[in-house]
This record gives sequence, C-alpha cells and structure tokens, in this order.
Amino acid sequence: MLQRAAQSTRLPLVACADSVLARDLLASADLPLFVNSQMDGYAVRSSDVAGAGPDSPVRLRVVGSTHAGHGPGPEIDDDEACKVMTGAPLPDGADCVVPVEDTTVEDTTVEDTSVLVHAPRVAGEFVRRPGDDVRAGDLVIPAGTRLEARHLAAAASLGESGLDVRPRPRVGVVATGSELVAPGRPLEPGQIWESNSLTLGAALRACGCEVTATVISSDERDDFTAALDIATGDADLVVTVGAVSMGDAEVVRQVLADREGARFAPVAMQPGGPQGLSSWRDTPVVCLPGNPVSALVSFVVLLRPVILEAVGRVPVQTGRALLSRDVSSPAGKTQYLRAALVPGSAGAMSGPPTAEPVSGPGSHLVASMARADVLIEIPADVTSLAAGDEVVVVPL
Ligand SMILES: Nc1nc2c(c(=O)[nH]1)N[C@H]1C(S)=C(S)[C@@H](COP(=O)(O)OP(=O)(O)OC[C@H]3O[C@@H](n4cnc5c(N)ncnc54)[C@H](O)[C@@H]3O)O[C@H]1N2
Ligand code: MOO
Ligand SMILES: [Mg+2]
Repeated sequence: MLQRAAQSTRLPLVACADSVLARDLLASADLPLFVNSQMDGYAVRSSDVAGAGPDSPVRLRVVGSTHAGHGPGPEIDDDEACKVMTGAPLPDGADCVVPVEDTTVEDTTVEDTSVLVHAPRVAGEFVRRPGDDVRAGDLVIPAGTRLEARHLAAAASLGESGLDVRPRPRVGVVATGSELVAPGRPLEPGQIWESNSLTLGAALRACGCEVTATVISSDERDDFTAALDIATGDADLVVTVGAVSMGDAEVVRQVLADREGARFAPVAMQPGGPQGLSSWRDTPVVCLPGNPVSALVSFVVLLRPVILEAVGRVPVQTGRALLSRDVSSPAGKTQYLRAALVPGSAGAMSGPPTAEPVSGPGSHLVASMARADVLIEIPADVTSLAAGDEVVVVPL
C-alpha cells in the first residue's frame, strides 16, 4: 500500500529531522578530524612538566599561540610551550595541554614570555585525537533510524550535507459530513465544528507522513467524488473519515464499497467498528468511521502500525498498567477504553503505572479524550476486570 516509502531520496541535512535513514551512514573520516586541544591553556611536552607542583612550578618559554580555525602554531622543543585555545590544532612537538588554570604568566610585557606550570601532566592529557570519537568506516547511524537532533549532529560533524532517507508517504484526507463547519466559523442549527481531519492530519504527521491535501466534503455524492479527486492527487494513500455506517447518507460507502477489491466490514472492536478499504484512481483508500473517538482509535489500532512499518519506524510499544477501578466490558469485541496514566508510586520505581479510565464508552465523547494518554485493550472474551488487575495499554 505504501511501497514508495520503501525507496530512498536524498534530502539536505536541514530537512532530515524526523525522516527515517534509508542507508547505513558510515564515517567518511576519523573524528576528531585532527589532533587538537581540549582546553584553553598551553601545549607542552609532558616530560618537561612531570615534576611540576604547587611548590615546584616549571618555567617554560612561550614560543607562540594558536586558536581554533588556525594552523597548529610553531613546533615546540624542550622547555617550550605554545598557547592554545580549545579546538586549536596541537603544535608539533607537544604531547599534552596544561589548562590555563594550572599556570601563571610571569610577565606578559616582554617579548620572551614565560609561563609557570603548577601541575604535572601526562602524555595525551587534554588532547583530542582522531578516532577518539569514530574511525573512518565505522557505522555511525544504522539504516532505519528516525533522525533526531543527535543524529544530525553526527552527520554534520562528518561533513555530510544531506542524507538518503525514506520518502514520507503522501496522504490525502477527506472528512465527510454535511453538518461540518471549520472551527472558528459560525454554526447554523444542527451543525458542529469539524475535528477529524485535524486529528488524523496530526496523527499522520506524527507517523512520518506528509499530508498532501485535506478536504471537507458534504454527504452529497458529487461533492465527495470531487473531494476524492483532489485528495488523490499524487498521494500514496487517501484516508476518508465518516459515512461508512448503515444510515441513509453514507456517501463513502455508496461511492467506494462497490469498487473492485473493496472491502467494507465491521471489525470486532469498540470503538471503531465500521471500516472500509477501497481505491480511487489506483490509489488505496482507507475509510475510517466518523465518530471522533472511533476515528482516532481506528487509526491508532489499525492504520498506525501499517504506516510505521512502511516508513521503517519501530512500532509503538504497548505497555502494562494496573487498572484504577472495576470495569465491565461487553463480550464479542475487543474494547479500547480511553485512560489516563498515573506513574507508579515513588517507592515502587519499576512498578507499573495506574490506568484511570476517562469518560464513558461513547465514541462521541471527544473532549474528554483529551485527558487520555493510552487505550486500555480488553480482549473480546473478557467481560469484567477488577481494580488492580494488570492490563495492556496502547499509547495514543
Ligand atoms: N444503525 C447503526 N447505526 C450506527 C452503527 C451501526 O452499527 N448501526 N454504528 C455506529 C458506530 S459504532 C459508528 S462509529 C458510527 C460510524 O458512522 P459513520 O462512519 O457513518 O460516521 P458519520 O455517520 O458520518 O458520523 C458519525 C458521528 O460523528 C460525527 N462526525 C463525523 N465526522 C466528523 C468530523 N470530521 N468532525 C467531527 N465530528 C464528526 C458526526 O456528526 C456523527 O455524529 O455510526 C454509528 N451508527
Ligand atoms: O464503533 Mo463506533 O466506531 O464506536 O462509535
Ligand atoms: Mg453515518
């Protein structure tokens, strides 16, 4: 259904956040790139300062200085030091750095400045060497990684200006309902503010999809087919929401259920029973139920896992929680109860959190769904659970 997501495309690094890496990124060079100072201080020979201490400072002649972005400064010999700033290439002849805090400068006015070193250093101290971080050829980011700030830091440090990532699936969304009005617009009697396209748009983006079109259609056939044409565009997938049940105005079902390969059938889950799968202009169309809770639950339970797999992301892990109160559950359908998660008590660091069901089971109870973090999954054959029972929870 989302084959394009298995291919790869090159994006500039600045646009890669949240994309999935298509190919392993191997280090093109050692990091750090060159030997450089870890501190602001003096590059010296460890053999010169081995005996240095608070009461036995060692005097070294300062032969020059260097900064980050400059050359390594003058080569040093025995009893010499070169002033270095953090990130500056280490001068030849030096094998360690004495931080400026462990030194005093006797006289900065004369040309032949000397520095007193008050602490011993061993070879390599406060020196950053190629390969300390990664070696050329090392695996830095494996294919399939969802790129975050830390991955971009690694790629940029290796000089990569772009990365091969999986293309984002392009998804068009059509919300149906003659009663729907964009939030913020005035309502006529019987109208409501539209929410499903926003919910699904956000949920799709959170899974790595690009939402290419969002169309609100009335329950009129012509309006809906025009909306489908727009949403299909160059999308890989269209998601419709609403008008799939058993009423007189089920325009989605009317237009899409008879198409070749279409399948409209109730799924044994609650909320989210009525579902459909069809196509329009060779683009797959997934049809979710219109009740706002059902729409999101259907997405989370049925569509999100498919999308995450297609884009190469790890699936959302289910968790375990203790039920806060007794619940009863109708038999025959897997039930998904909206619930708020309360972390386990401080004493029980690894103890499971508590899941507190929010609101009733009605799939129109959309505002109270905002309080839910998870869905409690109750198997079809379980009809009652008691407070304290362990349950499976699906993050929303
Ligand atoms: N006789 C039966 N009636 C219903 C059944 C059934 O099995 N037999 N199933 C119920 C269930 S369960 C669900 S879920 C809904 C699904 O209906 P539709 O997919 O046809 O959805 P609509 O009728 O278009 O809308 C349902 C409800 O949700 C509101 N809605 C729809 N879209 C939006 C939106 N974008 N934003 C906000 N609210 C929306 C709509 O106004 C309705 O109130 O069918 C039951 N009926
Ligand atoms: O199953 Mo409907 O999807 O609950 O309200
Ligand atoms: Mg309906």
